[in-house]
Amino acid sequence: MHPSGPIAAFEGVSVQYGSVTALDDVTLEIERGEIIGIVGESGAGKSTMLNLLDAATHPTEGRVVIDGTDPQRLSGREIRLLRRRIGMIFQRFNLLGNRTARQNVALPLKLQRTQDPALVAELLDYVGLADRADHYPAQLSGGQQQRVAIARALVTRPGLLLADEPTSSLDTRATEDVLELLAATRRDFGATVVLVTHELDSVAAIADRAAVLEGGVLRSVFPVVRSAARGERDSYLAHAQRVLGA
Ligand SMILES: Nc1ncnc2c1ncn2[C@@H]1O[C@H](COP(=O)(O)OP(=O)(O)OP(=O)(O)O)[C@@H](O)[C@H]1O
Repeated sequence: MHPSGPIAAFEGVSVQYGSVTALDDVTLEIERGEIIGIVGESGAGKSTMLNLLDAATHPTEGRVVIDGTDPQRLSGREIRLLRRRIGMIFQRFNLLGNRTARQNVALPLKLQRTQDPALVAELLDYVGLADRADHYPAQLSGGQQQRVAIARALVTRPGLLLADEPTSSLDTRATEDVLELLAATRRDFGATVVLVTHELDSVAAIADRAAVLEGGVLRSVFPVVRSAARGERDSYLAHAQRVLGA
């Protein structure tokens, strides 16, 4: 990716689906190397923003610039090349059920007609699943599946990692693991992370900035303040007591 300037920018972006305005004149720069949380209630336009960042859709009005280029000006082949530098993880993990963890992680390379078994093994080790490499998704917990999905997203060494509700199907402990891993991903791989979620706690845990969407309008963007409790890893009991006020 290019070394300077924002990694992505929304410039007066609106997206219209028939009579529904999914995004309304959104302007936002995403800085290289930051973790930014995009938060908002259901229907606020979060997924629409991610799809634009993945060059999967284009705005009705305005412009999205990804790593210095407007995908709308690229050919299909150029868009495919751009998308190789963008990793994505999903709420439901989206692993192939008939492939092992190792084969799932290797898949993006296979699609590019290359292979790198050492890198695949290294990434499975990085996400703490070296001993589960030959397990199928159904043999893994949700948190483990999401970690496989993160390894798969990292195998092409993306500069931009897009996370769409990555912890919404996970329990507290698995959520903490996945969030820690996303923070480590920024540190160890230099990736910019865009975390879309309705869970404010997740953003508070790892993001540098939060962008708040309401009804397709970007209401505010502000730095996230770390809470004192952050960084401590509760026992499940301590967590339950804290949340339930026992
Ligand atoms: N392909 C589409 N066709 C028609 N309307 C759509 C389409 N995609 C999204 N919308 C509408 O655009 C608005 C924003 O949707 P979006 O999925 O971006 O919200 P969201 O914040 O991600 O919501 P959720 O948290 O429920 O996923 C919603 O009103 C939605 O119904």
